[in-house]
Amino acid sequence: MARDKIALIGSGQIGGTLAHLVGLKELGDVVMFDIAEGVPQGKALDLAQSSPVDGFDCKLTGANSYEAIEGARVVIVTAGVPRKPGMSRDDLLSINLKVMEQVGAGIKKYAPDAFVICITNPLDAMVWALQKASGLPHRKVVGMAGVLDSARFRYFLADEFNVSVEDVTAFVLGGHGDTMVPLVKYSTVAGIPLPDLVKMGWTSQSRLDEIVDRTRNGGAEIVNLLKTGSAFYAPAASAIAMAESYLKDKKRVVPVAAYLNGEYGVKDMYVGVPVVIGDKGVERIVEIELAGKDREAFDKSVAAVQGLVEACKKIAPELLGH
Ligand SMILES: NC(=O)c1ccc[n+]([C@@H]2O[C@H](COP(=O)([O-])OP(=O)(O)OC[C@H]3O[C@@H](n4cnc5c(N)ncnc54)[C@H](O)[C@@H]3O)[C@@H](O)[C@H]2O)c1
Ligand SMILES: O=C(O)C[C@H](O)C(=O)O
Repeated sequence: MARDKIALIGSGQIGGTLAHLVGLKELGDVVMFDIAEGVPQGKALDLAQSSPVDGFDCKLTGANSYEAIEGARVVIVTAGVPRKPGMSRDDLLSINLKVMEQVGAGIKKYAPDAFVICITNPLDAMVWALQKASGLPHRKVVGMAGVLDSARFRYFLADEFNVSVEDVTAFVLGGHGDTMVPLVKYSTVAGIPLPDLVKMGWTSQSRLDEIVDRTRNGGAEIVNLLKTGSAFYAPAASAIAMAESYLKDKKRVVPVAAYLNGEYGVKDMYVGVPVVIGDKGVERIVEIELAGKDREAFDKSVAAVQGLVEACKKIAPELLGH
């Protein structure tokens, strides 16, 4: 059986880590694409030379032309620029929007049957633009953010409780920005919801509030430490989990930026909600009943994403014609 082809558009920090993980997990062959000449070729060769040491079989190639992604089963997009300390993800909108238009055209031409995972920020608006520019079905184009934000929440909680990360579940919904919504009620340790753990004296409400806050600022915390870029190991691992669920039809239930057409009362927008990912792409949108403060926070987050989508429409009205 021929191996699946996985195309990585953008061969920077996340792109390189993605390629490494695809190799180590033997998920398929990798084509790394970038506009920077030599970078995808160099990274692909370096990674290929690690394969005899780690014992994985994976063909890794680099390219500066979209033809190379032809026939890809999965395309993961990290092309664009990351933020620097002091910037918000939203400050990247106009520069990365242009990139999404180019990338969308490349995918439309050479990989129209692919499952596409967008990572480029500001995430929810960029995946919206990428879907418009590529014209691929909505269920085949998703954004990676919720898996990452939930992983951060899970890690902080596991650390607080001194338990295995494996036993902590969490859901962070909404847009991937300052307004994201960590759902305390639906986050658990071995099935025990966080509010019960507060009652049981495992932690205090104020400590839990601090962890929620740290989760919301998880990206900025790393940007401020690195100073020259943003997180890449956990973002890459998160996108690989999504790609794996598609490639192996695992039907994992994960929070992703998915296209909503009435679900959660949202129309024609991508926002972070739980979905089932299988070999048809997004196979189901899981509609959790949100009430009280959670609903308020979710609506606020949706409004923030809506503002960014409106900005995209103004800058690139041609997207609406696709
Ligand atoms: N969704 C998330 O949770 C999440 C997490 C981390 C980072 N990000 C975002 O992912 C993006 C990439 O991050 P990174 O750390 O890999 O950045 P990076 O700068 O290391 O890599 C980006 C790559 O994109 C390439 N590029 C730029 N314009 C291009 C174009 N038109 N076509 C093809 N390639 C192009 C650059 O040459 C560079 O190699 C950023 O926008 C960042 O904010 C999102
Ligand atoms: O914070 C960033 O700019 C990158 C990414 O969105 C993250 O959450 O790590």
